[in-house]
Amino acid sequence: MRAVLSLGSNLGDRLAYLKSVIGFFGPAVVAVSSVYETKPWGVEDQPDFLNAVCIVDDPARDEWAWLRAGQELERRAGRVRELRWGPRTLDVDVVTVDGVRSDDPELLLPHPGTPERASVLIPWLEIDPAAVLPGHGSVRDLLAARPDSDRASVRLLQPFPR
Ligand SMILES: Nc1ncnc2c1ncn2[C@@H]1O[C@H](COP(=O)(O)OP(=O)(O)OP(=O)(O)O)[C@@H](O)[C@H]1O
Ligand SMILES: Nc1nc2c(c(=O)[nH]1)N=C(CO)CN2
Repeated sequence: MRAVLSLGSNLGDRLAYLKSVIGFFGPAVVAVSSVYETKPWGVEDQPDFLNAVCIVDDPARDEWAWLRAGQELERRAGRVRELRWGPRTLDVDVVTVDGVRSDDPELLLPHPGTPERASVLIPWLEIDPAAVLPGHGSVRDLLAARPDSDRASVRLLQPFPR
């Protein structure tokens, strides 16, 4: 199935952690956004994040397989879960998987934070200008509805290193 993944890191070698995801998924990677440096939302007293969004497609992976793969990569990044919305070496969120809707707390789809997160909407729009968040409309409209300060908290840093 085709998934949109959001990648984030604000501890250690942030770029290397993002690259580890793209390397791991290899030929399943359909598109990767640029790398953005973003002001932290949620818990604001923490280092800036690097964020990117990728689109992956693999007929052998369903939504649970994408979730587990992301968690395995977080584990390999030595991620320690402490604070909700706190600092982390690597965060892999499953934003959407095709049109799947899920209210299982282990796998909420689409990811409920997405409409409010310019750090996801901006990189996603970059790689898919026609993107739609199932149940919420176009990513373009969601982004337009955010305050200027949100959009300004997301800065294009560099192309994704391949
Ligand atoms: N779409 C999803 N993608 C990734 N994890 C999800 C999703 N839906 C639910 N979860 C669950 O969320 C938990 C991970 O939460 P995590 O610590 O990464 O939250 P967070 O990144 O701090 O906050 P947020 O989920 O708001 O981004 C996991 O137990 C996972 O099962
Ligand atoms: N800018 C930004 N802020 C965050 C992020 C993130 O990826 N980017 N992830 C968080 C953990 O859920 C908390 N805050």
